[in-house]
Amino acid sequence: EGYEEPRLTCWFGELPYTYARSTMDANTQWHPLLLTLRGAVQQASGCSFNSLLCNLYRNCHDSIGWHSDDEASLGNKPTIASLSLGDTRVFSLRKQPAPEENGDYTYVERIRVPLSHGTLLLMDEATQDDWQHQVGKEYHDRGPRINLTFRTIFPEPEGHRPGTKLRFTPNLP
Ligand SMILES: O=C(O)CCC(=O)C(=O)O
Ligand SMILES: [Fe+2]
Repeated sequence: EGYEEPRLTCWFGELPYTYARSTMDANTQWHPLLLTLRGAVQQASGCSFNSLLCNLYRNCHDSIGWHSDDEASLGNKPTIASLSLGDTRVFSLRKQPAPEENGDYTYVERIRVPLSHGTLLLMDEATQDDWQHQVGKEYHDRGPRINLTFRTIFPEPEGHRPGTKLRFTPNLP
């Protein structure tokens, strides 16, 4: 069940990770440089991480759409540390609308953060409950950017469908 993501990804961790429509197989072959970077990120954040999702945005056309990292395997209120390398891209956040907005994001609060080379962004507490984020396509040339998102993955309970979202969003009419 493959589908094209508009960016390249790879995964390191003892457990597989299922998100959106793809499953990343477990991969314990951490490159030594990535272990060094994990150490530095753990030092800087005071948190520990057992997994890493890497994204390569090749140029201005590569992107990641609006989402929250709220799969059950990340646990409640996950801390995710995101290290940016290479060209600057804009990281956008938009607040989840109140239920009476029926999924309409027109009037929600928005934040745009340019993530330049060497920037460490931490998402924690209720960030994934209250906000969505994306790195949108850009309309001027961008060089390659690598984003390393360090996470902690927990084993999913028996009989749990991989990739299950914690947030329950009813399909409103
Ligand atoms: O590239 C980024 O800064 C964000 C990546 C992201 O949101 C993710 O991998 O879940
Ligand atoms: Fe994300």
